[in-house]
Amino acid sequence: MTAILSTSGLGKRFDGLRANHDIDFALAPGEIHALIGPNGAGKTTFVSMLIGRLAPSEGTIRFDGRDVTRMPAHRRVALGMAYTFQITSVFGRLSCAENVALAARGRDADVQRALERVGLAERAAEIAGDLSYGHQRLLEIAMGLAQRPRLLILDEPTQGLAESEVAAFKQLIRALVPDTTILLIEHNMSVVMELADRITVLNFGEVLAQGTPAQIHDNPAVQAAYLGTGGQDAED
Ligand SMILES: Nc1ncnc2c1ncn2[C@@H]1O[C@H](COP(=O)(O)OP(=O)(O)OP(=O)(O)O)[C@@H](O)[C@H]1O
Repeated sequence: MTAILSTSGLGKRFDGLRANHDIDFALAPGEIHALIGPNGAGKTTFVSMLIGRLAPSEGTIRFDGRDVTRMPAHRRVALGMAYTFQITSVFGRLSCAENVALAARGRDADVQRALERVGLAERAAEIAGDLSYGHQRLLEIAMGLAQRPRLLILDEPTQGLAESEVAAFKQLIRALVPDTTILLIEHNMSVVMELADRITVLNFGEVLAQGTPAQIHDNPAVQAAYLGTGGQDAED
């Protein structure tokens, strides 16, 4: 397998704290890979390094065969990485189509196609701020898709969604692969277990386990890690 994205010995220190340590990670093209871990495990730190928001203290990141460790975020986007934020980032006073057009940088065909893929084509002219929270999250994904990413990184995409919206989200993600590779940072375990081909578990900034949903589900170290922090994440 030639990974679309990989890290080797990746680490980040904040003063004395090792937020990430010696992370070896590989994402296969076309897979849905979930990144999970208890609160404070280092998921956001890891993804921030992948997308170029945070400089690693050590290690390397490769994307599509290139070393991107020191590459600025906008150049990674140009290479095909897209990231959607944990907190909704749409422009509330613009229409849905205008929001997606900003991300598509003038490619009108991509705007329409992205809105269609997330099921918002009929709301193209609606003001984004008037949409329900769930629809705003979908709009955000459309903004990511309009960049024609090869890798889409989704940060807590189902947070705040209603049950029916979560079901629609799962369908949407399944329809995106294998053209787009998905890295999913997600607390909702049923979403992770249903969608992911493989899962990486972080704990105290290190890789605790990697495997299929069944392997992760049955892994005693993973169970202990979640129970150690109250267990609520594992039960979601
Ligand atoms: N800018 C920073 N300065 C200092 N410490 C930080 C900084 N960012 C994160 N940390 C620390 O690094 C550790 C990992 O945090 P991180 O946010 O990456 O975890 P997480 O797995 O994303 O958590 P959550 O699930 O709660 O979002 C935590 O102990 C956190 O307090």
